[in-house]
Amino acid sequence: MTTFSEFGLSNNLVQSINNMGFEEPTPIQEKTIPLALEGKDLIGQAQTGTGKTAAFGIPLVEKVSIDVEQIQGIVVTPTRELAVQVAEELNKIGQFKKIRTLPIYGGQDINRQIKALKKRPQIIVGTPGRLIDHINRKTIRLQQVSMVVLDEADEMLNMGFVEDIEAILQEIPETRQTLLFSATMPKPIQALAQRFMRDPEIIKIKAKEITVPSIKQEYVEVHEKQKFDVLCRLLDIESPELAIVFGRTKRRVDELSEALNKRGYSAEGIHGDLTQAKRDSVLRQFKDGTIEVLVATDVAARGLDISGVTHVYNFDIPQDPESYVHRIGRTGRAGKAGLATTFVTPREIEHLKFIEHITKHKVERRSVPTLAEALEGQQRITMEKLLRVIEEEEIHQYRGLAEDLLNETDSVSLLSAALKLLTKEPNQTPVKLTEEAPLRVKKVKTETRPQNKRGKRIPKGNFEQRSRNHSSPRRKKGKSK
Ligand SMILES: Nc1ncnc2c1ncn2[C@@H]1O[C@H](COP(=O)(O)OP(=O)(O)OP(=O)(O)O)[C@@H](O)[C@H]1O
Ligand SMILES: [Mg+2]
Repeated sequence: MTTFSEFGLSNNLVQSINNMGFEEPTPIQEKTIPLALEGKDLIGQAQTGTGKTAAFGIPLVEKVSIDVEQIQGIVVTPTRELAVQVAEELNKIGQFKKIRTLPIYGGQDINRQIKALKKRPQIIVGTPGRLIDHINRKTIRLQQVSMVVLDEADEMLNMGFVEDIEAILQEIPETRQTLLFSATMPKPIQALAQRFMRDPEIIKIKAKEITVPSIKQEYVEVHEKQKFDVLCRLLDIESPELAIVFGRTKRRVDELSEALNKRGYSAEGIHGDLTQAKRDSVLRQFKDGTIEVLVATDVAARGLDISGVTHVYNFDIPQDPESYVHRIGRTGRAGKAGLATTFVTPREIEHLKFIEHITKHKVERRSVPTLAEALEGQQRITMEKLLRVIEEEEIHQYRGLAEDLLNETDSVSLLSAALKLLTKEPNQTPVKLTEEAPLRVKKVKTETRPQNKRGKRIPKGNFEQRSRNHSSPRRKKGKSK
């Protein structure tokens, strides 16, 4: 077993790693940190929630010099929220070395960013569009950058982002070190990546399956029209600490969060059409538990590390296996347990089989929960709350009242009434949801594969080497989800 101090890191880094509560490196950290410190280019693939951020963050912070007041390291992420999160982690790693990391992303006032850039951060973490904006305005100079990281690299090199990445890399000296990380690394994307790298080392953590064993994976076969009632029942039965519900489209997310609120759940939506201020506040409230259910498009599928997410529901089955892996990976992180439930309409069963085939993991079927089970779930919660109050709270001021009431009514009726009052009974308020068409497994012919803006053929979104019998429907990648 390796310890962090065996990497030969400077004391102030070891100190901050201790401060972060990391006792020993995770497997991906153990393998990649020494190679990255040596200056190697790397492609690092390891399951969701296994510490890839620190795997690149530690060598990055170690290598930048506090005496050089120029940007020396740059991390590119596909979403704004991830840029903020990664920058926070780098700031923690660099806290004693006093390395400054700045997130730079779209939707935030550019003048504010320009002002912050004047404070000379050594590392920036940004989304592609805004980075290019700053390059064009000459408000960032990347000539001193010696290390580049593409987090969620397969997403960054996928259609929609690859040209932006090329444009950013053109600004950075060729002598740079390039690191790519993701939980999924389709072979064609890996091949594409080699173009941007020098003799990269490919570090793949040997895992039987691409998904983490700490995530229990289930599916429920359900008709489109029943999906919402089933979701509410599952929420009642499972009573997640925090849950993420993934929907296919922005409209779906809006409708779902409104419908959940109507039925008495505290839910908010997040997607690419909301203002950044709204996105920030929704995420903040979710992290502090003010909101229990986050309804999201794939904008929240990658990288986000939110503690307390015990459940993920794929209200709509994801379009491709990669999306499935990343979505369910928002739970079961750093060894914690999680439950992921995917809603599959009868016509989508084939698509689920395809996901199972690619991820090499069988998703267990669970039966459609009944209304009675939902009520039982809520009653159990009430009972637990009640017993906790007896143990933990001062209740003697209520004893007199209780005795008076018991003189009038029998104890079972009295307690039943109290339990009813305290229980959130399954709510059947009618809600309106626009139906989604089922997702079908389509054969994708090579000739009809989509092209990017410059007319170059995009590599097929293969996960590994995909079977010839299956091919997934292509997702038209856009920059906002
Ligand atoms: N060595 C360690 N010991 C304990 N906890 C760690 C260690 N390294 C990272 N963590 C914690 O594990 C969690 C997951 O880490 P991280 O977000 O880097 O995962 P990831 O591999 O990037 O996942 P994803 O593929 O979803 O982006 C974080 O809360 C992080 O603080
Ligand atoms: Mg990550």
